[in-house]
Amino acid sequence: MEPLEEMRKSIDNIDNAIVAMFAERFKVTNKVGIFKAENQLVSKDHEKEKLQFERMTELAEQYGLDPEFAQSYLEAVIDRVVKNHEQIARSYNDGPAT
Ligand SMILES: O=C(O)C(=O)C[C@]1(C(=O)O)C=C[C@@H](O)C=C1
Repeated sequence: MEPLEEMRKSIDNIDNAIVAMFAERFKVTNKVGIFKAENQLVSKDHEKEKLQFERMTELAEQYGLDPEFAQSYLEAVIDRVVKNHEQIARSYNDGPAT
């Protein structure tokens, strides 16, 4: 295989792993969303997020990744998670009475 093709194959494999891990993360956060809806907890937890951002900065430094990039990644993911939680909470509250 040509060097460029080989490197692109590696990139594709890494992207596959990233997407698979994203899907796993969202499976877990959706369970958290259901738990929060069932227990009338707010979607956003500022304290937890503060810890997440601190941890992400340390991890990024450890792996030689730009911490600003790592933070913006986490911000985008958490934004989406919170939207999903709000959606879950809405459908939970609007659900059929049992
Ligand atoms: O840990 C939680 O309570 C979550 O809902 C998960 C999560 C996250 O995706 O990391 C999302 C929203 C919260 O504000 C904090 C963290």
